[in-house]
Amino acid sequence: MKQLTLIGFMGSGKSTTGQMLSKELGIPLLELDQMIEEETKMSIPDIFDLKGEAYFRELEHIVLIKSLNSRGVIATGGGILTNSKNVEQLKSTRNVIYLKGKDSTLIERIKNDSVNKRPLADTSTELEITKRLENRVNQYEEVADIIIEIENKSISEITLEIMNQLEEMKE
Ligand SMILES: Nc1ncnc2c1ncn2[C@@H]1O[C@H](COP(=O)(O)OP(=O)(O)OP(=O)(O)O)[C@@H](O)[C@H]1O
Ligand SMILES: O=C(O)C1=C[C@@H](O)[C@@H](O)[C@H](O)C1
Ligand SMILES: [Mg+2]
Repeated sequence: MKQLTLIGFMGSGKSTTGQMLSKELGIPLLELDQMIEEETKMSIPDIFDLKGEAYFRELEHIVLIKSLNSRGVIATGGGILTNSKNVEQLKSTRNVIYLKGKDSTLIERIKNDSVNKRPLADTSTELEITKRLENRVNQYEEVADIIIEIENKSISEITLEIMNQLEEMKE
């Protein structure tokens, strides 16, 4: 296994599941939000505040392209498909995995996550977050090669399910 890409809404577990998958598969984790923070030496909320979302989306596109040319588990940010160039790119990429969850689960995780700050969710109402998810959900499904339901599953269970599905696809 050379490369796989995790997509899904904020809070679906792309970064945490990506970390476990990269260990299990013995390939690097390419965490796009983290790469952007390292390259700019700024936090994501600061980039949104000081430079704006459009600037963030440009950087996100650049790190995605760079990662797609590398070996590893790519943990995208939740808004990766807001850029149509990324949609096209990922449609022609193999092993794109959508972590699909219910809005109530995702909202609870986002609200309880004290580590990651999410400028497009932290100050939003539940209705606003649900609407953003509704606007994105078709695109996640359209781009994905594999859809994994995350409800009531631990990070290890999801990791195992992904590894099993990837094995099945090889057969
Ligand atoms: N399967 C799971 N069971 C319980 N908690 C989980 C699970 N997956 C992720 N979490 C928790 O949910 C929160 C969000 O996870 P994570 O940061 O991995 O989401 P993400 O998809 O990377 O979000 P973003 O798009 O904002 O980067 C974290 O606190 C994480 O520990
Ligand atoms: O869903 C989104 O638009 C985002 C998700 C996060 O991963 C970060 O990429 C950023 O907070 C924007
Ligand atoms: Mg993440």
